[in-house]
Amino acid sequence: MEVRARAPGKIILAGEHAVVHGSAAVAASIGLYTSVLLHLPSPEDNDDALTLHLMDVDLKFSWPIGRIKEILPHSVNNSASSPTTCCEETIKLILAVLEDSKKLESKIGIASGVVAFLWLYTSILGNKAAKVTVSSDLPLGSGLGSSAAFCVSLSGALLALSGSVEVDFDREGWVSFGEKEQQLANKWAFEGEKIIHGKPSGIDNTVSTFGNLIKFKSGVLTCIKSNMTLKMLITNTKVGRNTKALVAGVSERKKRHPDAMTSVFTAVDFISNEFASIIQSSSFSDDDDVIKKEQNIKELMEMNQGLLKCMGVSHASIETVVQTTVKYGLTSKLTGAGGGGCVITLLPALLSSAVIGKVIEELEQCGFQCLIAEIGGNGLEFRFDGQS
Ligand SMILES: Nc1ncnc2c1ncn2[C@@H]1O[C@H](COP(=O)(O)OP(=O)(O)OP(=O)(O)O)[C@@H](O)[C@H]1O
Ligand SMILES: C[C@@](O)(CCO)CC(=O)[O-]
Ligand SMILES: [Mg+2]
Repeated sequence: MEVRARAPGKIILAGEHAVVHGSAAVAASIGLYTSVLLHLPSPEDNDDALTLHLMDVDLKFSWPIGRIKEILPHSVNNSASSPTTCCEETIKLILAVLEDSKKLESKIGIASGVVAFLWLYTSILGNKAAKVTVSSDLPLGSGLGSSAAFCVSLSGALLALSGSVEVDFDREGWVSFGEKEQQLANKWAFEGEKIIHGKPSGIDNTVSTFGNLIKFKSGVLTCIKSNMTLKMLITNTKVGRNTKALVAGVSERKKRHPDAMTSVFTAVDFISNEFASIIQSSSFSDDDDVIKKEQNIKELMEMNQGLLKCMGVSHASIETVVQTTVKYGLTSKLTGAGGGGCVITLLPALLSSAVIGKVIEELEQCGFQCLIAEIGGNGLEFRFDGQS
């Protein structure tokens, strides 16, 4: 039996980091996906191993099922319908097993992804033998939510074959889960994100599961219906960073300067709320109206970038993108955890393609990589028809 599941990456338009501390944030899914292919062998195959192939980092693992039962005894009595948190002790136990394999020495950031995989797999499917392959369109560890897309697509594939949610095996093409099943996949993905991020707000897994444009505050999701065509240029500075360390750094700064940082988070809350209300106001009387709204969005992005700098999560490479785009009258801000990674630039509706071409050329000359992604598409989907 086999299923393929996919979940999109995201950009955060306003509110990253502050959202971990209770402020509102606005995010949109993008048309770049992580896909998981889950194959459960039939009993006559006599397969007695769980294998994982991470194509993006060219790593393969294989664990005998007996070993899985030993390290993760909960896999014997797993319950797919009640998401549970992996405790520190278990994370350490799994990491010790991974160190045995010696494969992760040069790819240390990947270890937490493999721990999340083992936790989600054994909690949802128990100790069955299987072959799992993961591949992604997203750059890993760059602010586009690769960890969330990984956890969401994995949770979706595992739940689809767990027997504990309703799915129609005869449907062709990509299919979405029902709302109850989406909620369950989202909760499991959040447990995976906790292993990778330490203290996630839940915004990344939520937008990856449900897709579209969302506002998110203190775990509560509000869908944003927008008629505004938001076009963003995404620039990957290719400077590597780690979300867990950046999120922890902001919390440390908050401990040192609680009042100042609380004021910064409050300012971001206002920015995100204003951002959401601008994009969800439905009617545009004329071009001037669009220009006025874009002008307001630009200002909000500029203020948000300034506050992210106050939080200590900007980077010289991010500032270079901001300075380069400002020469063309364009506004940019970091997206995701910062510290390098990706930057978004608002491309106004009336901006000529010649100017867009010039900006991209200049950014690419700095060694960055640019892409224009579709904003606000579908969330988690799966298919049984063997197509990719
Ligand atoms: N396709 C994948 N294959 C293997 N591991 C992955 C994959 N995608 C994500 N991961 C895991 O997620 C980690 C990257 O997550 P991280 O949160 O640091 O960055 P991000 O999610 O891309 O950015 P942000 O959280 O800022 O949006 C990787 O080091 C790895 O552990
Ligand atoms: C930095 C952060 O706000 C967004 C990462 O995409 C972390 C989180 O919300 O979990
Ligand atoms: Mg992440």
